[in-house]
Amino acid sequence: MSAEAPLLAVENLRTEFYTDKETVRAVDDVNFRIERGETLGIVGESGSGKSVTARSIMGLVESPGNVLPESSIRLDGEELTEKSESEYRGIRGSEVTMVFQDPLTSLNPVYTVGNQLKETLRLHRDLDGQTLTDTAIGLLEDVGIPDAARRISEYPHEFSGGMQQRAVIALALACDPELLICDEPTTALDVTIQAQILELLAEIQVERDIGIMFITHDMGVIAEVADRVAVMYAGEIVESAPVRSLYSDPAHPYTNGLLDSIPGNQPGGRELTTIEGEVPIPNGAATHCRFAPRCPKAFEECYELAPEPLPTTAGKDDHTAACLLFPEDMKREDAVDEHRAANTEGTDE
Ligand SMILES: Nc1ncnc2c1ncn2[C@@H]1O[C@H](COP(=O)(O)OP(=O)(O)OP(=O)(O)O)[C@@H](O)[C@H]1O
Ligand code: NI
Repeated sequence: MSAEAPLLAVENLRTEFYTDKETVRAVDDVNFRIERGETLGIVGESGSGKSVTARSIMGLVESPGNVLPESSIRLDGEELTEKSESEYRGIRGSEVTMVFQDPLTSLNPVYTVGNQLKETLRLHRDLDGQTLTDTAIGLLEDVGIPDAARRISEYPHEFSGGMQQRAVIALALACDPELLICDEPTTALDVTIQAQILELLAEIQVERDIGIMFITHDMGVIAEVADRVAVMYAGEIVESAPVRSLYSDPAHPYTNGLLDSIPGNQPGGRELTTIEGEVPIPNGAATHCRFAPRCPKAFEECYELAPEPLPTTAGKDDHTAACLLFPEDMKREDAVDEHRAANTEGTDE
């Protein structure tokens, strides 16, 4: 649609799950954008809402889950939340595709890799005959599978884990997507293979100018792939910044905790730390900072007021933190007042 529209704009995204005992606000008012050619890294511990965010964009939230009506997900300016299930099916696997941690969730064990690729190409590119086969081989070559002409007639189980994930990426590319969502695509792979896959994704992005949303719990991986980073905690984005600022000037105490838990990141032989405690299940409106009970810097107001994403220093709009300690160039009580004011302006009840 409009050339000005970002590739993906997610606004006020709220996704809830209804269980017998509670309503889980798995994604609770999340806002972000992804431009063409940009990789947004989404990082956070288990249970922070990363995968549910991805599933919400993909239209894959199933009962007892629900994307709340005030949520907006625009792809190329087009509102996705209003799409019917059949329209969504058309969008998935054409404009947006997803790569999961386990390649075997995307590969069918009873068909050869080549047949799966060809089927996808037939659907999306209207190719047939030798052109179809050649295009399929070309795609396998593009994702770095050696001896592609022979391997195309092999079954998924004949591929190693790394090669399977490459085949999944080839399948995703066969759809010619504008947005690729990767949910922990390298977590199951060993470090060398992981690095190769990350490099492959970077190459693909440059060649095709697609947007990538890359989900991981690993801060080290984020540093390799992301242009921007959104740090998620208990359903909320608690910090968002260009990757360089995030590492040079991490703001949120939660981000600092994640950085301290990267092996090898401890100056002076400090012990590898992990953040004590667990991510709480967000089962009510945010009336306070959800990280406060685990936060080494929490003070009284943190238990009384939900922080809003505000610039970490005045005017630095591309680096925000939802923490009452920021903007850091303000006196603490003034910063708290800023959050209180932002809070009443927002849609939060
Ligand atoms: N089908 C479901 N029913 C109920 N609750 C769910 C469902 N799916 C997800 N949740 C809840 O939503 C929250 C966010 O889960 P999500 O899978 O997005 O976390 P994540 O950040 O991707 O974690 P991980 O790193 O473990 O993949 C969790 O509290 C989870 O229990
Ligand atoms: Ni997940």
